[in-house]
Amino acid sequence: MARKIGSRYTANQILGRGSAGTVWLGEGPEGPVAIKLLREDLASDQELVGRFVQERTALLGLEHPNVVSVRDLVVDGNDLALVMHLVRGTDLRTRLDRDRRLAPEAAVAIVADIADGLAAAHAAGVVHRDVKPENVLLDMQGPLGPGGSHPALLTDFGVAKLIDSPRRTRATKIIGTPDYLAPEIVEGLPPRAAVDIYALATVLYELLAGFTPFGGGHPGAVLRRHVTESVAPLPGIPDELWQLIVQCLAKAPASRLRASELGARLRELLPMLAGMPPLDVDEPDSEPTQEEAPVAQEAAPAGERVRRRGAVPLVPGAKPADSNRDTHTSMRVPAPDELAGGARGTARVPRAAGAPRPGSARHRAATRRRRVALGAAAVALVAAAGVGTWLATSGDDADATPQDTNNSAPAAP
Ligand SMILES: Nc1ncnc2c1ncn2[C@@H]1O[C@H](COP(=O)(O)OP(=O)(O)OP(=O)(O)O)[C@@H](O)[C@H]1O
Repeated sequence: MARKIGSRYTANQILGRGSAGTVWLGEGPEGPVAIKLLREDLASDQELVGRFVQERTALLGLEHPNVVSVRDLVVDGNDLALVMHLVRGTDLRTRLDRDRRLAPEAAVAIVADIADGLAAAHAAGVVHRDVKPENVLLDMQGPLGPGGSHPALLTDFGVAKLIDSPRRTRATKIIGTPDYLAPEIVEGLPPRAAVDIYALATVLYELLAGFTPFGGGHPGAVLRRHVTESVAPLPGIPDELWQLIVQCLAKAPASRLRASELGARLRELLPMLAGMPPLDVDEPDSEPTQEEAPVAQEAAPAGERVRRRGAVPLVPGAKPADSNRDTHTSMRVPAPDELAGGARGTARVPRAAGAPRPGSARHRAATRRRRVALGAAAVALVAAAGVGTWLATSGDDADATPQDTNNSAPAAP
């Protein structure tokens, strides 16, 4: 049913739901728009409304062909809404659900587009903080690009920042989507531009493999892998492409490429990837063996113990019913020793078709050797980060570094 949003817009039909609210197909004075209507409990939060108004200039100023532009912010009675450019197409998660994995040329073209969009945002001092396939929209009305891909646009800029407040984000919660969270966020460091590069490299890996490099199982186990595990090679991937992924998944933010460089380097690879079929990769087992059961398991309700893509809500307190996707659950933050992994890591190693299955004696022995080395490195890493700083987005952190809890960040990683 149609409803008025402020004095200028009408919301006509639901396009989709996320943890922060509902996206509507709407109409404004200049034609069709997408309207993200934030959840009622968010809209009634005075602190959030204040941020919303404060962020107006930054959000409205971001204009780039690969960014879904915010046209207006509406605060009207109980309604809090972002009016956005309407993208006629689909989101990348839907495409991935349909195709399972993409041909390298198409995957790289899409990710290069998003890298270009991020470069513009980072240059303007804006960090996205929630790069994932759900937030990449494919414009089906745009021209076909390399590999038959449509132009890709990044949406939801500023939403993570708007809803991330000291009061809302308690010290025991992390916001974001675990599969795409950079290790420095898990350790409680402020989100800078490099977190978006890590998330985007995770998306690229997922487009090529059909699964994320550190996903699977309980969200606590996923967070731990980001800190402790190294990314397992994808069979058949061209080396130049693999090196880019590895560099952008580096644990140290400073080692990752900047968005502009990533976009340029990916585009250089396009001719070489033309006509290459999707990689022939078997998905690793996502159910941990008993020996590998995640240590934070007791924190989750039974129904949420094993998920292919574990996730915590962008908005703490969101229930699965808030979304039409299986990306929302609640979790406690694992303790630093749990993040260190030790002998109970949960590495998921992709296999070339026909290679030995994870869980075999030979595979377990090799995995254990790798974990001992990585576990030792992670202990040092977590210790260096400081026990007191690893609670992501805690109120104390926000108070101590106000500029960093904003999305505003220098373009440099
Ligand atoms: N500008 C837009 N134009 C067209 N469709 C859109 C636009 N923005 C969002 N959508 C649609 O609405 C859906 C929900 O978007 P939303 O940003 O609320 O949730 P999400 O990103 O899937 O999840 P979450 O916000 O919980 O991380 C998207 O998957 C997409 O299909």
